[in-house]
Amino acid sequence: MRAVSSEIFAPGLLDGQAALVTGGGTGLGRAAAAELIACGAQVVLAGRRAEVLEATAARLGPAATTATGDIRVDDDAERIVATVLERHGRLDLLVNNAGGQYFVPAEAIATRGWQAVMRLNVGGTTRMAELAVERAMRPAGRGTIVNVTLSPHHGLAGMTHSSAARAAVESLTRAWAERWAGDGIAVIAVAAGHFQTDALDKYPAPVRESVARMVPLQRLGQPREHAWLVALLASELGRSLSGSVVTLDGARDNWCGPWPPPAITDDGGDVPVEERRPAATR
Ligand SMILES: CCC/C=C/C(=O)SCCNC(=O)CCNC(=O)[C@H](O)C(C)(C)COP(=O)([O-])OP(=O)([O-])OC[C@H]1O[C@@H](n2cnc3c(N)ncnc32)[C@H](O)[C@@H]1OP(=O)([O-])[O-]
Ligand SMILES: NC(=O)C1=CN([C@@H]2O[C@H](COP(=O)(O)OP(=O)(O)OC[C@H]3O[C@@H](n4cnc5c(N)ncnc54)[C@H](OP(=O)(O)O)[C@@H]3O)[C@@H](O)[C@H]2O)C=CC1
Repeated sequence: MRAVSSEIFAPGLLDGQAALVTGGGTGLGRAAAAELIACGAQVVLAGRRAEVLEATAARLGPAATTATGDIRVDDDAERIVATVLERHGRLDLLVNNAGGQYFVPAEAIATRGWQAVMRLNVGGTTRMAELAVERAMRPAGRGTIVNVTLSPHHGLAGMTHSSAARAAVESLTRAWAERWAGDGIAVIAVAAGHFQTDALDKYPAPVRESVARMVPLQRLGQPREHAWLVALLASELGRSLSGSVVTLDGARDNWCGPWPPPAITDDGGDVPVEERRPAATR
């Protein structure tokens, strides 16, 4: 008997699969892990804080176990992947979810800040992908890697270091998909918009309070929506989506600022319209 079943996927969609979710103790990673388990997978949650991982594993039940480590540190990354293989003898899905940045205007990003954000989001993601491929997926002739990136794609104000890092990951996603296709490995990026997770608490109050208004859907994404997409990509369909960047953002990528732009409205709030030329001169 399954403790919790998926709200939208058929029972047993991912039966027998072993997944590794980095950053699986919190937020989007925790939600993804819960959905993968609901679909039948065994999931290893990785992150730096053992107590956070243990609390999440206790919440998710026996299909969830933990591996503590820092994805930026090679020995830790190796140990995390080795733990999955010792425990399950396979690794079908890597969700490269651990990542992040701090809020800062582009012109104020210090060199060490660039390095920190690149090291986590590009370096850590790359090392985890390489290890998953070398140690588990290539030998098995099969596997899926989901890289969590960021929308909007045109440079998220206050997070431009992260936008650049995630652009690199999306570029790597396309290259890896091509390079590893012959090994039976699919690589997909999920460009997440703005989601309701505890991580938003760390941002300045005006950022937190305004973030949903920048989403054309006019609400934050719910972690379970992201989790459904991760589970879908872990299914057979994910294999044919290899090389894609799937944007899940309530149209945030298409947001060009509030409409009407305050500077162009008249005193009554109306938007000026273009004079129509007489028909003969059109
Ligand atoms: C809004 C909706 C969208 C949401 C998107 C999300 O992703 S939500 C998910 C969000 N979740 C997460 O973001 C979780 C993961 N994020 C993290 O762990 C950190 O943001 C990290 C990536 C910077 C960690 O890298 P690390 O441990 O290597 O960092 P470190 O502490 O050792 O600093 C190194 C350098 O970076 C610089 N610098 C750093 N902080 C600040 C700051 N506040 N101020 C100014 N500068 C700062 C500074 O130059 C520093 O050098 P210094 O001055 O010491 O010589
Ligand atoms: N919430 C949102 O609106 C959006 C989030 N994203 C991205 O989605 C992912 C998850 O975000 P969210 O859940 O909201 O935020 P969290 O801050 O809760 O998630 C980050 C997770 O990564 C882990 N982590 C961070 N650094 C490392 C490291 N060096 N090694 C191992 N684990 C690490 C953290 O655990 P620990 O500290 O214990 O290591 C934490 O569990 C992140 O990549 C984020 O940037 C993208 C777009 C929007």
